[in-house]
Amino acid sequence: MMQWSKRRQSSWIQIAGHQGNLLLSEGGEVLKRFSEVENSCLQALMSDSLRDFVPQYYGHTCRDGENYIRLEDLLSGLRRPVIMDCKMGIRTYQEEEINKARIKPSLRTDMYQKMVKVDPSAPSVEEHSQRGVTKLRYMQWRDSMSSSSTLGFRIEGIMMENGNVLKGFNKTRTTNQVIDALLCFTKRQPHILEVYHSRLLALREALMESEFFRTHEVIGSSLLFVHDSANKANLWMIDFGKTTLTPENVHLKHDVPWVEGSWEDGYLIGLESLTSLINEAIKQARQDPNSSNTNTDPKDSDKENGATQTQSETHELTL
Ligand SMILES: Nc1ncnc2c1ncn2[C@@H]1O[C@H](COP(=O)(O)OP(=O)(O)OP(=O)(O)O)[C@@H](O)[C@H]1O
Ligand SMILES: O=P(O)(O)O[C@@H]1[C@H](O)[C@H](O)[C@@H](OP(=O)(O)O)[C@H](OP(=O)(O)O)[C@H]1O
Repeated sequence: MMQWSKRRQSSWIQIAGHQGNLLLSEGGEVLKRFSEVENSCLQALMSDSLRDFVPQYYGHTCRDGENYIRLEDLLSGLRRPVIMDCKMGIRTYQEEEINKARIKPSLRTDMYQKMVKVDPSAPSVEEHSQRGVTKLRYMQWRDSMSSSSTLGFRIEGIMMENGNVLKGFNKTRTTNQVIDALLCFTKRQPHILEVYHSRLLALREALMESEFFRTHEVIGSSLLFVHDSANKANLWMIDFGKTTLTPENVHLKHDVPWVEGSWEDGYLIGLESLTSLINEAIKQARQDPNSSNTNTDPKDSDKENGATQTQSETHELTL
């Protein structure tokens, strides 16, 4: 038990999102930097039909002068977990970002640099000369370069069981690229893919019944897929930092394209795409379990997807 606990702590990792936003805590909990918006969502979700698809919420706490939300550690008890973070929705920015860009456009040099790194020809002549882009421009470009705009979700990062992290699926956009990534993530194991498939179907049912989903615009939220060497597999909804209550007169469908002012997030478009691509991956895995077309070596898959790979860092996260 001692050894297990030691190993698990060093294999805990945050594969996406703002680095340093999450800390591993004791007692099977993680702490996430406090946000009023996310805290309210989690509170509401604890009595919603989506509860089983959300990490357990234990309230909030203060450590070293910082406020944190206390959440169930979804990696707790897993042996060499394999993780994938998929950001859901056809857009990952809130409508208020549009107003900010119109009323008070401020240029982001960091975002310009991230853009140039992926595609030096992406910024316009003006943006090159300013060496900056607005956040709206960057987020829209990110959504259109990846599969967000077309498929309604994108892969943010994957950690393989050896701790290698694949990041930067910025250009993973076509269905074939996504299926390859899914086959790589699951090492073509049909039974793992099947568990994910049935969980996605169950999630859809829970969403249909959910009061929370009916009344919230869900932006930038992820599905965290996790399986381990003991063949446990599950997925959860995480990250509600940009999920907001809609006005009473707004009735979201979640499965239609967004137009400005509609609040639509396209969450169900993403869920539908993911479900059907996992179904396709199951077919391919069953037909050809040892295919050499799909790279199970993250280094090769890395090249194909344009993703970057980093060795998992061992964070000293226990507070
Ligand atoms: N409850 C949890 N248990 C285990 N790992 C988690 C949990 N919540 C988040 N993580 C890890 O942390 C990562 C980032 O989480 P999250 O998306 O909530 O952070 P964020 O900083 O709000 O992200 P963003 O920058 O996209 O808004 C996830 O990809 C996952 O690896
Ligand atoms: O994934 P990338 O390409 O690194 O881009 C980041 C990503 O879109 C985050 O969702 C966003 O934070 P929010 O969701 O909180 O807006 C962040 O904005 P930020 O730099 O303003 O935090 C972006 O930099």
